[in-house]
Amino acid sequence: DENVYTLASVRENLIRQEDTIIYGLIERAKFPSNSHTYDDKYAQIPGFSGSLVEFVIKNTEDVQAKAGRYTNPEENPFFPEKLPPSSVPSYPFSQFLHPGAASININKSIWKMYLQDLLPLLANSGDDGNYAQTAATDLSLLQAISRRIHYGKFVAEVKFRDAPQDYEPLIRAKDREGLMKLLTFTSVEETVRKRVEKKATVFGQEVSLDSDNDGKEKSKFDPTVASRLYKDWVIPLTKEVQVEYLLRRID
Ligand SMILES: O=C(O)C(=O)C[C@]1(C(=O)O)C=C[C@@H](O)C=C1
Repeated sequence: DENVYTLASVRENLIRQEDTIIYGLIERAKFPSNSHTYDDKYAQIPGFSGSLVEFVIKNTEDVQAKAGRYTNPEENPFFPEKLPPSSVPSYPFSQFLHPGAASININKSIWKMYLQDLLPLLANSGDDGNYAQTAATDLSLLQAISRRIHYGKFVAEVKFRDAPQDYEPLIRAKDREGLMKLLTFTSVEETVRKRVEKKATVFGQEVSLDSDNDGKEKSKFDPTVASRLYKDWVIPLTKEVQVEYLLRRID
């Protein structure tokens, strides 16, 4: 139903996705860095070249593709090459987005940011041997971050429909900077960052039945990592998706 997409409803959706991302951060922070998980030379899986995390993600995406996951326009695979088609009956997902949306997938940038920037902030250094479990938490966190960032397609479509007269000239002129400026709401970004840090503090708390200790015990992870993730990567990449989407919007 196309009527469900309004600026208020897509923002509500983004707010709900914060919870998923923060729980994903908490789950990954439970494990130490476990660097073997990411080491191309460590795994030595017959018939597969790459790291253990790539092995888990590629194969999980294969199964989920067959089960229909990527027929939903909100989902974008990390390894789209040679992904099998869905084997299940199709569901009539909303055709709200412009068809150009399908060609936007910035998971390569998300993957790079995750390994190079986020993991070193999130995981304490160490090795406990739980590489498969670590890769499973990486996968669900990566999927949550990717879904949030690519949801920029829906945000951009709503903004375009609300003010085509403002967007069209900038799209025709391929004016990325102008588009970026028009789609930016600085005060909304500020609110998002503050709420994310607050949620991370609350969700990361140890819950105790002894009310004296409530909130005083060690947090499950550093809540500023969540706000940093949003400020430096999630919000900027969501905006990049919006610009990419808008540039294709009138083709
Ligand atoms: O809420 C919006 O309007 C969005 O485009 C989402 C978002 C975000 O990523 O949180 C991105 C750009 C805006 O400046 C504000 C917030």
